[in-house]
Amino acid sequence: MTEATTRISVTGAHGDVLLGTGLIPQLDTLLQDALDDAPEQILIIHAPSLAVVAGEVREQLQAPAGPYRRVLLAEVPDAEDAKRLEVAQFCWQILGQADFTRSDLIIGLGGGATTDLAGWVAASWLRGVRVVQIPTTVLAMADAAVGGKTGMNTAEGKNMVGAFHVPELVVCDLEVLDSLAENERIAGFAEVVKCGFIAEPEILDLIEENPSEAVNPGSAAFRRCLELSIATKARVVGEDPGEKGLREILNYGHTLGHAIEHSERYQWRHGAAISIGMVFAAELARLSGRLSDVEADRHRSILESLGLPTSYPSGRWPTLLATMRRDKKARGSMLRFIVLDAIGKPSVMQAPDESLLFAAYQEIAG
Ligand SMILES: NC(=O)c1ccc[n+]([C@@H]2O[C@H](COP(=O)([O-])OP(=O)(O)OC[C@H]3O[C@@H](n4cnc5c(N)ncnc54)[C@H](O)[C@@H]3O)[C@@H](O)[C@H]2O)c1
Ligand SMILES: O=C(O)C(=O)C[C@@H](O)[C@H](O)[C@H](O)COP(=O)(O)O
Ligand SMILES: [Zn+2]
Repeated sequence: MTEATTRISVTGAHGDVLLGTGLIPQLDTLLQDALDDAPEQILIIHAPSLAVVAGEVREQLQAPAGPYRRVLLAEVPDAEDAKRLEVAQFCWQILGQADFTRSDLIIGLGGGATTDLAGWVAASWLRGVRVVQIPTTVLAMADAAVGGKTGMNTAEGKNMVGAFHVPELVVCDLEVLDSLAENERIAGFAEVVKCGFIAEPEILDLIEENPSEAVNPGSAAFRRCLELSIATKARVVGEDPGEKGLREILNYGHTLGHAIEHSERYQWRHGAAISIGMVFAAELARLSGRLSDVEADRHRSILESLGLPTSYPSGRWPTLLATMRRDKKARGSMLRFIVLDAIGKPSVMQAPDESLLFAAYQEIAG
């Protein structure tokens, strides 16, 4: 681990989050430090784009004198195609055929879709085996790999099946972002912006100062934004791991965002969808007198300065409303939204009138 590595601890059973450079080449040592006992077998579940890195990790961990008897690879479909139950079944088959036991380890290597799948496979195999997450996108480092929420999509909606299953360790190696496409980097940054709005306005200031610098992984501003986001997530999930209350704030922008992803048959980037969802939530808050015009408009200007979308076709409203009724924050027929009473002050809006929802949608309808 280099001197510049940041270690963020999470209260409870959740392992530490490491952020720095040159971490993946030291994974063996990091695992030895983090795990109470060495697993005999490791399954690395990885996205196709991470095949080379997965091979290198396998080689590193499979040293003849090392403690691991076998390191297996499971290459899974890319992006949201990984979050299907058939893919989990494919992984379960590998685990079954390898006689994988409760003392063995799963590693998730990829973006948020891969870490969500790896987390779910680990949560469900033998009712729970250990998982270490190695996120390789901005989004997965800032959000998905931290906190233990796992999620698989079904025909009816986003993340409808899953469990809370915390990782033993999260390794965020910034060097792996070098190969990430610019659109992925920017879409993923939407979750960082989310943390800015719900908890850390310094993120918003840094973006406003210089948007392109903020999303440049080589810059100090980017690193600061990422650290603030991970620290926010770590604090929130440490306090409320099972989403009984506080953790719902991490769903800012997600009620409409998930409905958009569903409507787009999961072909949209998650970050792009929640970007629109945050503007919608800001309009809900503005129209109900919680947020000022300036605070609501700040959502649009910041997200647009990064090139993120902030509007969606007007004709889609009835379908989106129907899908939002399956949101996990809903209680019976009552819809619930995370909104802001001010920047950095999230709260819950319960059972808003349909006319208010429609009016807010009109503000974002393109
Ligand atoms: N569990 C949580 O708390 C949580 C939080 C936020 C988002 N999510 C989930 O995360 C998913 C989105 O994650 P994402 O935006 O990381 O998308 P993703 O996992 O689909 O990855 C995006 C694309 O980037 C590629 N990629 C990944 N790392 C790369 C690298 N280093 N170099 C080159 N290409 C690379 C992938 O192959 C994929 O094509 C959604 O399914 C969302 O629901 C979960
Ligand atoms: O960790 C959380 O809690 C979140 O809500 C983080 C979100 O960014 C993430 O997209 C999450 O997967 C959404 O969860 P869901 O419960 O609404 O499916
Ligand atoms: Zn999200």
